[in-house]
Amino acid sequence: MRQELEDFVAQARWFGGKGRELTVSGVRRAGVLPGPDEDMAVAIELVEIAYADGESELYQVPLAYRRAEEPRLEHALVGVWEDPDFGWRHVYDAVHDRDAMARWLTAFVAEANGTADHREELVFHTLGGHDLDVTTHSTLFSGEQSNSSVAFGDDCLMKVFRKVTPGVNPDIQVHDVLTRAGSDHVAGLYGWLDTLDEGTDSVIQLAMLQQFLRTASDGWDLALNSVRNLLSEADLHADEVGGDFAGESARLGTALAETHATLAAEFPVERRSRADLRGLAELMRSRLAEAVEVVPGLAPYAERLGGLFDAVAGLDDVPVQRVHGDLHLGQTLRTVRGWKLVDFEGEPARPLAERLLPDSVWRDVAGMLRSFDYAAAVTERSYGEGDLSGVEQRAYRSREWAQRNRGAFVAAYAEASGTVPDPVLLDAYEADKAVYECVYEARNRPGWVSIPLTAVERLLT
Ligand SMILES: Nc1ncnc2c1ncn2[C@@H]1O[C@H](COP(=O)(O)OP(=O)(O)O)[C@@H](O)[C@H]1O
Ligand SMILES: O=P(O)(O)O[C@H]1O[C@H](CO)[C@@H](O[C@H]2O[C@H](CO)[C@@H](O)[C@H](O)[C@H]2O)[C@H](O)[C@H]1O
Repeated sequence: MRQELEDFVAQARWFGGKGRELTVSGVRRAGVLPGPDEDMAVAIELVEIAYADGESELYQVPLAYRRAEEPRLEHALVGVWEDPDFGWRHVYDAVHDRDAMARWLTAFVAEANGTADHREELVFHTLGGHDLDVTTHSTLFSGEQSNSSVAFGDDCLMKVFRKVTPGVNPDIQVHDVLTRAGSDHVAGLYGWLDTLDEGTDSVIQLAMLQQFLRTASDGWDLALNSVRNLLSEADLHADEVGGDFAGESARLGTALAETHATLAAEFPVERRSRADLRGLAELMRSRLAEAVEVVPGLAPYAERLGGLFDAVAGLDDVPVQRVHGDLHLGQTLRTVRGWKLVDFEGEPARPLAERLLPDSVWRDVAGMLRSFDYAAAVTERSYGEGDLSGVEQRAYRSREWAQRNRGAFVAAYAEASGTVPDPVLLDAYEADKAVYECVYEARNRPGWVSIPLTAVERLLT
């Protein structure tokens, strides 16, 4: 079983430890979902991954233990083994299995109706205010995700968290607070699933159920379309083409400012002293030092980047509050009712304790600025190295697109929040994000490392 789980986890898109030498050092069953066990049992396994450097991480792996082989799930087969509770079973990745996913939904509905079979190990919570549709079928989202999301018809979306840590999950916590506060900029929270950590008795939050924004368009896709549109009109400027995105960028800036205002009203706001800011500069420096180990191409910039971070230590009294923490265009959805922000988990590679801490709003603004840069760069490179015709024009126009949209976004944010961006802080957060992205790309999309590396170079000139 361990070998099968090791092979399965190592190749999964959501696995954050790609490229590291690993072993499965433990498997604990968080619980079995309510439902008959005879032909199929659905168990939530917590798989401990130990790395060669001594670090370890815990991943959630829900498995459907089926008595009979299921040919339509061949692509999701994890293995065939004898389980101490269920006997010999064909074991499938449960998120692909509609019958298995129906058990989650049924358990949420039972909780909402007050008819739940309260098994101690798995604790379902619901918020009320929405009648879940139990007749729907599940569809697994494809795409580059750190977790697994499953839609139930048009009604709701369940996110199964993959890397789990004992303690509060920031995504559930922030959605809970913003939903109760009536925010217009998030999908409403419907419920969540908890279990208790064996060793510490602390909660482990396993899944989140929320409103499915069925008609929404992904901000990243919309931005790519806009750049593509511009690049196909070689003679026109960004403000002259039909697909101009600046109005949307401005509306995104306003949506972020309004979300920050609600977060500031609902969570504590603190001020960072000079000593704290020295700590922040040191943290950014240490992230840089670690990143240089993974991406040697950062080394020539390390000294000057360090200078950008040190400038933060010279600032006075910076307000900090709860923020998104990993904001980019892929975390924004355009609906008929305006922009929504998703995924308040923070950067997946950061320790949980750090992701729960208050931070400057400029971290989120910087994340979006990086993303406008990415959209321009990704579209430009999609023409391929062989296509040299118009290469200079495309480079010029895509920069123009990035600058126009970055400008529109920041201006609208500043106006809606009544603040003036601090260039020292904004540059440092942008550089810190680009450094993080270098590591993220090296581990997940090595062909893209040059995108944040180029941005680092540009930030320093
Ligand atoms: N409530 C929702 N309704 C519709 N689509 C959503 C919703 N929340 C997220 N998504 C889509 O699912 C994708 C992944 O969600 P996200 O929360 O970013 O997951 P992950 O933590 O795995 O990165 C997003 O890019 C977005 O397009
Ligand atoms: O959405 P996640 O929480 O999984 O965020 C991680 O993956 C993102 C990629 O999907 C990554 O974002 C980087 O690539 C985006 C384009 O794909 C780009 O728009 C972002 O600006 C860039 O940072 C994110 O950093 C990572 O944490």
